[in-house]
Amino acid sequence: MKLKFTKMHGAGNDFVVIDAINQRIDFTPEQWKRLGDRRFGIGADQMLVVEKPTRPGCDFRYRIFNSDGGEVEQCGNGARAFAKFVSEKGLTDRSSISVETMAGVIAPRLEADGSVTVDMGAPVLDPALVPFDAEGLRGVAEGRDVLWPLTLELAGDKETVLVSVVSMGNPHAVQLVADVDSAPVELTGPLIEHHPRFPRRVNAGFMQLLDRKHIRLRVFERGVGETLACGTGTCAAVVAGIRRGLLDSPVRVDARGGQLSIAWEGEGQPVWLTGPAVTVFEGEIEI
Ligand SMILES: N[C@@H](CCC[C@H](N)C(=O)O)C(=O)O
Repeated sequence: MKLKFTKMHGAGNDFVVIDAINQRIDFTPEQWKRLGDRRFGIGADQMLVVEKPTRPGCDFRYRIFNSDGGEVEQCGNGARAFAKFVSEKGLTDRSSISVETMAGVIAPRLEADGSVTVDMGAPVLDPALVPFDAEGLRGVAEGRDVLWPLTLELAGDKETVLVSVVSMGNPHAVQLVADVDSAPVELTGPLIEHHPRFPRRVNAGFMQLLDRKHIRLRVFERGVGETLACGTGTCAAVVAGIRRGLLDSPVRVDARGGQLSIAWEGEGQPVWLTGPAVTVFEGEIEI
C-alpha cells in the first residue's frame, strides 16, 4: 500500500506524522521500525498517528511509536507537531484541542506566534507508578524530591548516579551534571535506559543548571537513543529541578535542537510545555 505522511519536527526531535482517519493503518512493530529507519525507511525519532477519539469529549486519539517499533505512552514535542498537523490538514478548525493518549488526555493550543503550548497533565511522582523499583534502596531527600542511587556497570567498574524519577505518562530518570557537553550521555544513557530497576525501561535526562530559570538538557530516549530534544524529558527535568529547590517556574530549557519553555505550579498541577512545531515536507511511501 502507498502511505501518505508528513515529516515534522519540534526543536529537532523529528517525526513521521500519519493521518489514520483518512487512511487505513495496521502496521507490525517491524513496519514501524522500517518507517523510522534513516537508511531503509523515511527516518524519524517517532512516528505519530492521528486517529478518531474513543473517549467522549476528546477531539482525536494520538498514538506514538519509537524508531525501534515499540508503541509508547507519551511524546511532548510530538504533541505540538500533532496539533499543527491536524490544523494544517483541516482535520479541525479549533486552535485548542483535547487529545486522548495512552497516558491520559492532553490539551495542545496553537499560539499566535506559531508556537504550540501543551497542557501535559500532572507529573506522576510515586516511584512505583513511574514505574521504578525502589525495593531495598535508600533514597537521599533533597527539597521535596528523593534522589535514587542507580548503580551502573562500566567496563568492569561500578559507578553510582543519583536520579530523580518522574513520569509524564512515560518514565524519566533525571540527573544533574556540571556540563551537558561533556556528560557521558552515549556511554551511560543505554545503561540507564535498560537498568533493571525500571521494568518498562526509561528515558535518561542529563540536566545542567545555568540559573534558577534556565537549564541545558540532553536526553537519551528509550527506544531511540539521544534526540535533539525531548518534550516529556524537558517537563520531567524541570519538575525534578523545582522539587529539588533548584529552579523556579517558568524555566527556559536549551536542548541541542532548540529552545523549550516549561511552567509548573507544583504538585498536582499540570505541566505546561511551549515550543516550536515545524512541517518539513510531505511524502508518500510504499509499505
Ligand atoms: N520525544 C518524546 C518522547 C518520546 C517517547 C520516549 N522515547 C519514550 O519511550 O518514552 C518527547 O518529546 O516527549
